[in-house]
Amino acid sequence: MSVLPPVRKDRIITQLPQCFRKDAALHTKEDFSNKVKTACQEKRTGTVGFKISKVIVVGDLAVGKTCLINRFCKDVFDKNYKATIGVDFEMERFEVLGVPFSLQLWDTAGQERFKCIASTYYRGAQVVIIVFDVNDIASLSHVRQWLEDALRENDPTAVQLFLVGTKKDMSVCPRAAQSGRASDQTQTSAPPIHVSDLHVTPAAGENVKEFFFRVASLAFETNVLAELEKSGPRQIGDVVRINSNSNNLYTPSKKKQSNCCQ
Ligand SMILES: Nc1nc2c(ncn2[C@@H]2O[C@H](COP(=O)(O)OP(=O)(O)OP(=O)(O)O)[C@@H](O)[C@H]2O)c(=O)[nH]1
Repeated sequence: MSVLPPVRKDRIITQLPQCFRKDAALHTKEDFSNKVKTACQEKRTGTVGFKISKVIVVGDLAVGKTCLINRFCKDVFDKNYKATIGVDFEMERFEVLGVPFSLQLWDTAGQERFKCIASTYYRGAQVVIIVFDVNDIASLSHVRQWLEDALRENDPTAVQLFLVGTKKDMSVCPRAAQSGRASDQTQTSAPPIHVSDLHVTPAAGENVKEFFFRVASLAFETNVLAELEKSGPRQIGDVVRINSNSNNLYTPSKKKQSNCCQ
């Protein structure tokens, strides 16, 4: 039996990290929903604590996908380019609002010749992160294609999308690098796309941790909400009363319903 590694102290999330720019992101949630916070406090998160959410990281070759993941998972940066062949993955364990939660981060190949191997691993993703290089307009214009490829293998209404611009340190036009507007063209009608959620610099580690914390938090929230939906419409504040004589379980809301029928 394999045992999961313990959650590291620097992977504990107690608040929802903010998006990069509100005017550049479709998903601008500022806090965990009360429903989720209460469920976590009352330990009603079902199987979420045992779940591993799959995250795929896609984008053109050499935009910095591997560096982004390695900066977060291993806190290293390699300035030499080594193409990813097919795929690679890392596991990251978090604790969100006191509940363990894991992400499996899939680093995929951007090179055309390895793309067909990589795309076989797209299926089952809860999160898709599309990466572009802020200094390379072509890598941004290819985002739509990456999006289509990733969504073809997944349920577009269920997937959470993030768009990340990398190599901010190399930007010759700081204003362009800071503006999320350039990436508006990646908007689609189906799922909520996080329009240029972040500009990161894996080389310096800038914004990298904040970005993955936001990814983990939003994926966690989605899982908890799904779990609550599965477990039924129990109202917060309902008191479960036990009639010790008859073994009957009933709640005040059920009682009210039966009164109405009388
Ligand atoms: N200056 C700078 N260089 C970066 C940054 N991030 C990545 N790089 C460089 O960009 C090159 C490509 O990075 P990778 O992470 O290997 O790119 P990739 O997207 O994984 O490439 P594929 O595996 O071919 O898809 C490497 O030489 C990195 O050192 C950054 O923030 N700043």
